[in-house]
Amino acid sequence: MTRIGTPLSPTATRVLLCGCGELGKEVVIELQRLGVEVIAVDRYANAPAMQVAHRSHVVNMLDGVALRAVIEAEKPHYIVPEIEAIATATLVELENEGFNVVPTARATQLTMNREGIRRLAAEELDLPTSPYHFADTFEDYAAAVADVGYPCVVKPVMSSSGKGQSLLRSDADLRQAWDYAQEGGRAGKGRVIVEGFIDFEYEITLLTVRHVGGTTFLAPVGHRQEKGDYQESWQPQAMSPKALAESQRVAQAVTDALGGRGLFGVELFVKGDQVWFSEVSPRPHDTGLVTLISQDLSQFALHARAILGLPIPLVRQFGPSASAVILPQGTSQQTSFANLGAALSEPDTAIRLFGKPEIDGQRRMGVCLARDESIEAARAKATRAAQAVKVEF
Ligand SMILES: Nc1ncnc2c1ncn2[C@@H]1O[C@H](COP(=O)(O)OP(=O)(O)OP(=O)(O)O)[C@@H](O)[C@H]1O
Ligand SMILES: NCC(=O)N[C@@H]1O[C@H](COP(=O)([O-])[O-])[C@@H](O)[C@H]1O
Ligand SMILES: [Mg+2]
Repeated sequence: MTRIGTPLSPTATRVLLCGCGELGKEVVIELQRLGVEVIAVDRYANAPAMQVAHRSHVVNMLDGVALRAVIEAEKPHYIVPEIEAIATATLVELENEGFNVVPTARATQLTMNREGIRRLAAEELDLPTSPYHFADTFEDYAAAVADVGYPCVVKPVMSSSGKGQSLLRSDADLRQAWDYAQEGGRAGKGRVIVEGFIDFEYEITLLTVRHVGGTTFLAPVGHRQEKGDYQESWQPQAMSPKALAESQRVAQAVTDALGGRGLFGVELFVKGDQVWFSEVSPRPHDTGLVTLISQDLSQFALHARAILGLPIPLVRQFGPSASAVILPQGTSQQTSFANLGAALSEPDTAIRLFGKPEIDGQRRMGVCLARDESIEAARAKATRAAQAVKVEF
C-alpha cells in the first residue's frame, strides 16, 4: 500500500535522482505532481532536473564515497539512477544496507557496462544478439574484428549516446576506430566491444514497465540514429505480429532477469520477423521522449507510478506521433532559442527546452513533438518544428 506524505516534513516520501538531464527533469515533474520530495544529484550545477527539484547536490557520482555521503545524509526512500555513469558498486552496498535502488542495484550495475548486459542476454538468457567479442588491447581488438568480419561496430564498454562508437568497413578503419573508442569511454581508456553489424530493416525501443500489477508493454517506438545518437523517434512503429510477439518475449525475458519496478527501454533490431536484442536502459529512454505527446501517461509518468507502487491499469495511445531533437553545435553559457512561434504554429505540436546551462560542441538541448494522421506526417511535422527553432549562442 502506497502512502505519500507531505514534502519537506517528517512524513515526506523522498526520491533521490542520480543524474539530472532531460529525462530526469520529466521524471521529477511527474514525482512533484504526486507530492513527492525530490532531491536531484548530478556532476554539474543547474542541470535540467535540478531546476525542478526541491533541492540539489553537485557530486561526482562515479566517486562511491561522495555518492554514499549524499545518500546517507538525505536518507531517500528511493534512489533513482538516471544515467549509467554512477558508482554502481556503491549502489549495491547501499541496497544491501536497506536502501531501495530503482529498479535494482544489480540492474544498474549490469547495464552500466556493455559486457554485463550482453553476457546476461546472450549467454544466460540465450536471446539473439549480434556476434561479439570484448578486447582490452589493440592486438586483441584487431583479432576480434578479423573474427567478426566487416562491417562491424566498435564501442567502449562504458559509454552512451554513441560516444566512442564507430562503424568499421575495412582494415583502413581499424586504428581510428580504436583511438576514438579509447577517447570516448566515460571511464577513460579501456575495454571495447566489437559487434557484428546487423543489417536491420528498422530498430525499436520497446518501452516496458514492471509495476505492482505485472508487466506492461507500450506501443513500439521506432527511431533513427546518426553516429549512435538519436535524431527522431515515432510511435507506433508498424510491425508484423510475429516480430512484435518476439520483441515482447525478448523484453519480458530481459526485464524479468533485471527485476525490480520501473520503466525499461529495450532496444531491438528487426528484419522481417527476426529480432535481435541490442541493449536495455533500466530507466526512461531518450527515444521515449515521444511519449510526452503520444500517450496519456508518458514514460516518465509510468516510471513514477511504477516506482511508487501505484497501479497502471491502462496506457492510452493517442495515435501517430513523433519527436525530433534540437541538437545544435556551439559554445555558450547563455544559449537562446528563437522563432518558437513558427515552430509551434501547427496544431498538435509541443516543445521541451531542457534548460541545459552550457553547450560546448554538439549537445541535445531540446525536442519537438508532434501528432498527426500518419507516422510520415507526424515525423515531418516534428522535424519541421525542430528545424524552425533558431538557436543563438
Ligand atoms: N551491431 C550493430 N549493428 C547495427 N547497428 C548498430 C549496432 N550497434 C549499434 N548500432 C547502431 O548504433 C545505435 C547506438 O548503439 P548503442 O545503443 O549500442 O549505443 P549507445 O551509446 O548505448 O547509445 P544510447 O545510450 O543512446 O542507447 C543503435 O541504435 C544502432 O542504430
Ligand atoms: N542516451 C542516454 C540519454 O539520452 N540520456 C539523457 O541525456 C542526459 C545527459 O545529457 P548531456 O550529455 O547533454 O549532459 C542524461 O542525464 C539523460 O537525461
Ligand atoms: Mg542504445
